[in-house]
Amino acid sequence: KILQTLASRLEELGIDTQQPGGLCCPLQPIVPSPVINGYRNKSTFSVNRGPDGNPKTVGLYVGTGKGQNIVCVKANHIEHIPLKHKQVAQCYEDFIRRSPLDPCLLFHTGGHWRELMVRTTSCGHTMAIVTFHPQELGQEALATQKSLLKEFFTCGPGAICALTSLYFQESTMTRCSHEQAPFQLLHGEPHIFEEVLGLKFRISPDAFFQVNTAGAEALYRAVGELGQAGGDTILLDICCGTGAIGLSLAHQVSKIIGIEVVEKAIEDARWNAAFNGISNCEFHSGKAEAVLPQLLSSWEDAQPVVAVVNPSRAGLHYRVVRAIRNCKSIRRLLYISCKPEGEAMRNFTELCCPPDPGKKLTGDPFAPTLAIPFDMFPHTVHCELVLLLTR
Ligand SMILES: C[S@@+](CC[C@H](N)C(=O)[O-])C[C@H]1O[C@@H](n2cnc3c(N)ncnc32)[C@H](O)[C@@H]1O
Repeated sequence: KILQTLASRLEELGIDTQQPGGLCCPLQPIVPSPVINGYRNKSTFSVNRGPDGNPKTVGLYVGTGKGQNIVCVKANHIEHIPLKHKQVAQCYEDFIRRSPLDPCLLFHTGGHWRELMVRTTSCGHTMAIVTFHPQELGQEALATQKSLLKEFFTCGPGAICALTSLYFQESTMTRCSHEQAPFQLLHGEPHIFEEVLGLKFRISPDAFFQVNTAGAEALYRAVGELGQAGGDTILLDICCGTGAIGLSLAHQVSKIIGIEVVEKAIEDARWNAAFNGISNCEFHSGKAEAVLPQLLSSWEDAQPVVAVVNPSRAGLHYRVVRAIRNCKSIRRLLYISCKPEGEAMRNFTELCCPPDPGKKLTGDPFAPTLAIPFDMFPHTVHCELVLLLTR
């Protein structure tokens, strides 16, 4: 449907893609995930009222806001969440049920205990991040809560989780970056480590990492093949997170340039490069819309460039699209999206439409060339789409 929508958008702009089934380009079969159950390496559990009315229930929301029937249910029946995550969630629930402090159900009605994030890796590491609304608590009272939480997970009943890292974030907003509300390490190691395609990756609490590690390996392998990037090519890894895509392809190209907005993820990417002995790379921290136009404005056209973009659901900023489109050296572009029906569709259209000087889209248009969906999220309807665009 996405490829059909793109075909009809392009047709409206006078570009006839003429593929069977009304698609904008050939579509390969879905690449299966090597792991189907318990594949998630990151789970986020909410705290709210359960079906029995207990407001200290740790789990996932079901119901709808419109139907006013949202409840928080334990995640024990969810097949894509590994047992370890469920164990940490259960322990956190036990902890907050013993705590005299209230849960924070709505920010303005008070309460403290908020969501729990659990991250695990194939080397057996487990990171737990507890979010806490400080409300009016002073430093001393906060310190007491942190020490009770630490004690519970290190020498109390929570010790069965054998956490590698326990983080605490005092946060008054829905989602806060490390810069807005620092992740405070209460116990253990500051990072956990994951292996992808033979490389070791360090992961900070707020750095993005694909939630299905085995699925990510299949994805990165395909990116390497589709990019057709040779030894003289520069690979631009836009929205690079901890650098996983670029670093896994560093051996086949002349240089990797990664751009990422989360500062800690860039620190991880630099560490990952150094640890794995990869020196043909540079990582820029900042918004791609600020970094990329500047980087490409002084670009020598001689060297071929393959661009890989893997933005969050919000898609790419218009300035990023414009910079890519107007850089003649970029002949191949791999757009990887977990939500291709949203903002990404707008990006596809801007990348493929006829030149439009009014919008400063002067470079030749890209053409959708091949689409491959990856079953990155088994047990859900979502999939990760790789769209190869060439010109
Ligand atoms: C889907 S993740 C991809 C990460 C990486 N490619 C990987 O495979 O691990 C999207 C990344 O884009 C980053 N991001 C979001 N908005 C951005 C922006 N405006 N500029 C640069 N990076 C951004 C996020 O922090 C996140 O790390």
